Amino acid sequence: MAERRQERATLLDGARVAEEIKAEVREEVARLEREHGIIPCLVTVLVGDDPASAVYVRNKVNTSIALGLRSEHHALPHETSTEQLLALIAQLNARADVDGILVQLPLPKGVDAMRILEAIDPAKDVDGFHPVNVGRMMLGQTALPPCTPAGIIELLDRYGIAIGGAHACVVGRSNIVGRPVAQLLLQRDATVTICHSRTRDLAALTRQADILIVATGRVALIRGEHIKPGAVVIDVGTNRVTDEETIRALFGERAEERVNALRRRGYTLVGDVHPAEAEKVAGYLTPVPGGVGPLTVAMLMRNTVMAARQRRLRSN
Ligand SMILES: Nc1nc(=O)c2c([nH]1)NC[C@@H]1CN(c3ccc(C(=O)N[C@@H](CCC(=O)O)C(=O)O)cc3)C=[N+]21
Ligand SMILES: [Mg+2]
Repeated sequence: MAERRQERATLLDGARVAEEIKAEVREEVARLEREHGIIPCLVTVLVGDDPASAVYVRNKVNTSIALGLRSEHHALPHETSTEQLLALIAQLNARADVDGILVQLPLPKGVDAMRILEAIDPAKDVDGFHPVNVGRMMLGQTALPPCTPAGIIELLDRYGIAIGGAHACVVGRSNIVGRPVAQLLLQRDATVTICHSRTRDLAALTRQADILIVATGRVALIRGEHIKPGAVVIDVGTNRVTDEETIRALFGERAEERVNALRRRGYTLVGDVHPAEAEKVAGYLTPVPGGVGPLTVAMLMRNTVMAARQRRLRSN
């Protein structure tokens, strides 16, 4: 008898997995305080007033507090100089009570972002962006992996999706998602293809993928024709869409809820994968919102606790 494919992809509930991870982190935080008198502290730094960045940072602050971490937030004006930021980071590096330092990206054009990231003590680099931590990750010795890539691996593991031997195709080569997630997948014995804006015949490569990870920031780059039937599709895009036309094209018969959200908030969040088309072809699919985004925050919390334990107790 011919194999019957399911009608629609199973949604991978990143928000639910993030709640599980956060519950584990909350317990670990309580244990650290009870047994060692340690309360891990995450410092967030936001430069300028980009509204999306403000939402993300507020989410990180609120989550820290909800899990029993200490949170300290620095909001700096758009005009802040590289030197002023370096001075703040030097202070935070020197403070024994600070476990994690997160400088929200993107930084304003006038700031030398690479100099800032390199100034953060690698032991407090909870984003995993410092060259030392990137290098350690390449060697498979990572203590503080970048949050979004680590969250994606965690999601696959918790859904029992096998990585070893799978063909994973990563679309996008950013330092914060594409390159590092390709590396983590390789360490787990996937065969990895990395595609980008100069790739010829993208669909020919993505269609071979058992696991397709998309992190480009381009709305609906990945259509049904890019996806192998039954594949696992991880959509890392978080794009704000403000026009009703686009939303109707992306969500088809399910557009109404999104259109209402748009009218309420002025935008709705969509990924890099065409949701209505992908649902008909993929076996598993992460939604946007409620997929990879919440996992990023959960892994940041886990990294902060790990940084506290390693730096203060010199153990894992
Ligand atoms: N130093 C630094 N570290 C980062 O990790 C970092 C950064 N800079 N700059 C920006 C990107 C983006 N990012 C997200 C985090 C959470 C959601 C998230 O929680 N999204 C929710 C929805 C949020 C909403 O409604 O807007 C979701 O997808 O369900 C999204 C995106 C972290 N980043
Ligand atoms: Mg991210």
